[in-house]
Amino acid sequence: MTVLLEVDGLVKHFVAARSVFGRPTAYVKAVDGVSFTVEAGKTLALVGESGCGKSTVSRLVLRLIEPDAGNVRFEGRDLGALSANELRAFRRDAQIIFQDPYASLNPRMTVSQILSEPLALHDLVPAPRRRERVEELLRLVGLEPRFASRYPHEFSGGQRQRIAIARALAVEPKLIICDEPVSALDVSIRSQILNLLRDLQDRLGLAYIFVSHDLAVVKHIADRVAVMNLGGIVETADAEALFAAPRHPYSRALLSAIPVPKPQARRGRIVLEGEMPSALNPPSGCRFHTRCPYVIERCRTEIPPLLADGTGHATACHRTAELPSPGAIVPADGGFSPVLEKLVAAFSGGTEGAGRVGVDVSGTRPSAV
Ligand SMILES: Nc1ncnc2c1ncn2[C@@H]1O[C@H](COP(=O)(O)OP(=O)(O)OP(=O)(O)O)[C@@H](O)[C@H]1O
Repeated sequence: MTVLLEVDGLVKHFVAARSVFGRPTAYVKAVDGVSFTVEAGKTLALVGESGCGKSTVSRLVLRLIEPDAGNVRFEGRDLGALSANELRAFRRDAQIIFQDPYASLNPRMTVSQILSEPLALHDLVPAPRRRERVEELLRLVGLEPRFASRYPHEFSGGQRQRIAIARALAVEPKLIICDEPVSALDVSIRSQILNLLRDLQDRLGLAYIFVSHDLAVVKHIADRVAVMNLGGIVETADAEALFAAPRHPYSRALLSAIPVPKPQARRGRIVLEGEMPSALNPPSGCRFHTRCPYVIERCRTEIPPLLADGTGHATACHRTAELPSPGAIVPADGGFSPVLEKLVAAFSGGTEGAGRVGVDVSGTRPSAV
């Protein structure tokens, strides 16, 4: 295994309010101590609800914004210590594609111009050979070379995302951050783009950071998953291990909310109890404790560290050791709450007709300010 990217203790707080004298009086703790690694040629998915800090992590990794603390190392080199020239080279190695390809493609440029621009900017291909390279890039993403003279508005959403992928590939990157790359696409098109990304990874040895709130999508693409909640990672594991047995109560809630393909599978809905936390004023201790069915006193005051178990699975929960399987959970206060009972039954497969239990996290989006 070759580690391509190491993120260590990243922190980014945004000023949310200032006094009349301009002094910051409140901060949004968008990213608050995030660490992970990405292996060359592999996919790390960063998942969590909207507002948990995924996009801020992406911008920090690409050095589009400066962290308040922590560092990012790419191929062993600290990005914070790079010279202007080295940073330019890094900007070639690490690319990003966005949710809405239409917004990221210049509507006044033809596909040929869009794809030639990075080739010229980084002086990669001499002008007479650029047309050939553009056609090669289009073929690589499954588009016909004759499309080169067209404008973005002449394409469907899926085709536009292919153009955005081709543009990212033009500079021969080692890492692509895919920020919700299929969320804006029709469901029927999503798997085509996911398959394309996987195919390109196999052929070109690309690493991806795949940012998504959609675990059903992540399941198809990720090698490893990092689950984020309110600016911090609560669990990280190989994708297979996480989907087979999520450990953190928040991961369990997220996973149980994946749509069930079988219409006959009955679903209950559980609304996580507790007040809605905010990144502006996050809860003390474990940031999930206000919504966690397994909360104990310690969770309210002590931030649980992300502890690895030696198998590559790490969890930030004071009760990790007590939650080996959801069927063996010891209630915190001497009795199962109705919520916990349903959750236990669902995860241990105990209750007739329980099928899958959906935990409604939709109403609990952390507010920005
Ligand atoms: N430039 C900024 N100034 C102030 N607050 C910001 C800024 N950028 C992000 N935030 C806040 O930081 C928090 C994390 O935002 P971020 O966009 O990283 O989350 P996210 O998980 O990517 O969400 P989404 O999926 O909705 O994009 C949010 O509360 C957001 O409002």
